[in-house]
Amino acid sequence: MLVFGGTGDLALHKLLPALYHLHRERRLPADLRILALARTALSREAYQALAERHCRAQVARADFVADTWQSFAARLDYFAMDAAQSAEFGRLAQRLGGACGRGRIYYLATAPQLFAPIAANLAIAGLAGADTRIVLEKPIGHSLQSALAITAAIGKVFDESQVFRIDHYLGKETVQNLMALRFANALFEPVWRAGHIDHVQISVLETLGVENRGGYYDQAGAMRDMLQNHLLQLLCLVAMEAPVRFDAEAVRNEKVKILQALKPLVGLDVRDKTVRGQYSSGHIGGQEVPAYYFEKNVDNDSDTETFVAVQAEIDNWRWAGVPFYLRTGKRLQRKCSEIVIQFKPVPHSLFPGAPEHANRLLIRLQPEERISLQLMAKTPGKGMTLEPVELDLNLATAFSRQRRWEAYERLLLDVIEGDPTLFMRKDEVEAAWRWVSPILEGWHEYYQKPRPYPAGSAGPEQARSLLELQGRHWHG
Ligand SMILES: NC(=O)C1=CN([C@@H]2O[C@H](COP(=O)(O)OP(=O)(O)OC[C@H]3O[C@@H](n4cnc5c(N)ncnc54)[C@H](OP(=O)(O)O)[C@@H]3O)[C@@H](O)[C@H]2O)C=CC1
Ligand SMILES: O=C1O[C@H](COP(=O)(O)O)[C@@H](O)[C@H](O)[C@H]1O
Repeated sequence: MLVFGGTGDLALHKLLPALYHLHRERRLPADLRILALARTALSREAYQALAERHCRAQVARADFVADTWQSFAARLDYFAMDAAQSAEFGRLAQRLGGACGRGRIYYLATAPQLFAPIAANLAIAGLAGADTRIVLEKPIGHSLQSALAITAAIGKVFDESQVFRIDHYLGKETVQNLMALRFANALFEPVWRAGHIDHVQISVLETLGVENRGGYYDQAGAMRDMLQNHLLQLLCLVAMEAPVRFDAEAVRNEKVKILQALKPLVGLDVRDKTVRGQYSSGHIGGQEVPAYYFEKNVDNDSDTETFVAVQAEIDNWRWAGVPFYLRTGKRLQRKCSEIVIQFKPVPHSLFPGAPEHANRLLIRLQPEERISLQLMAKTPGKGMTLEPVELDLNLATAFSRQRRWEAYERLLLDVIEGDPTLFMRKDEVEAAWRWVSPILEGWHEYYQKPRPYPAGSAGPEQARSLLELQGRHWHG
């Protein structure tokens, strides 16, 4: 496995710890070697030391065992090269010693601008054989045009079956559990539609800022970094029809239909149905947090959004008229990713004076993994006093004997085993960009500046009004 961007944040914080866990549990092929690549000049030993420092910090203390690390480090090597330079790939081919490359994986943990040149240069150097695989990190491109250009450039070198476009949200246990909940239980299907569902909320709220990724983030913003990929993938899993089989083609066929059915947001919709925000200074957990534009490598004048909320609709029979409210942001008051399915109230109330609480299904992805259904129940004693209660399934408790896998562990193993079910197909990426692009253009056209919100708050006021004007509230 060649990891381009081997010294980057993603490789050191997520990929190597995930590979270490898989190694520790003897799930990696015995002959798997990992070659990290980046421009920085480092010896093999220096890279191993860098990797060790990061893995120690990321992996639970009990899981980090010196001997296990040594045997993992024996798989690790480093090669310094500039992946933007064609000539360097000749050196790389030499370094690989003409090995046939069967089962070789190219993991592109770099900025998307490098995807096309790396693919082309691998081909020129004779390193892109039919038995190789290429993994692309999100976001794929910066716009619809650049995404299409990347797809075309990758397609010239690799067949679609060799391409694994990663979205780590699809590797999260609870996200996969959403499919189990919907398609392995007969209970929900009859009510999973416009007739019974009032609206859906998908929230991915972070307390984290941009850390040392300011240079990348300031060019991307919350829409490209999170909503175009992670949140739209979650929306697909909530809204898609049952696939005919649980395999890559069937699942992805259904997801892409949802993305293609998203009602375009154009003209005044962009003003009325989207909210951009940017955090100003504030406090999180008692710590003072500076405004976004003071972050390292962020423009002092930046109008990049660190928060976005959107009201989406799906133009099909199942979902006609049901709003899907999506929101994500950085430096908010709490970390929480969840999906809320808000059902409609009962058509006629038998119990006068009872509070109007319609059923609500909550699927919490993090920090804890749980699924809970809010039902109305009678309180003990005389009379009929009703209160909402939770039917709660805590997945960590239900499966307490099994270690919870990190998303990247599952996805890396799928790449190694060649299973693309949890990866995005090119038409999904294209359809997601086709829906997002007019919003980005609308913001630009109408000079829709981000609304300030204090770090540590719930986001800009306007996100609250987006729902309140329709008589609804964000959960939590
Ligand atoms: N960080 C995260 O949590 C996540 C990141 N991603 C995506 O993964 C990708 C990488 O992100 P991240 O790790 O944060 O980015 P970083 O900026 O931390 O890392 C970029 C890496 O690319 C290397 N690099 C840059 N230019 C070249 C070049 N010309 N030739 C060879 N190597 C080069 C850098 O090393 P050097 O400077 O030494 O060359 C470094 O190793 C991005 O597309 C990002 O969107 C996706 C999900 C989560
Ligand atoms: O892809 C990304 O995801 C992380 C959030 O991931 P999570 O698994 O911690 O929820 C986000 O912080 C980052 O900006 C983005 O690039």
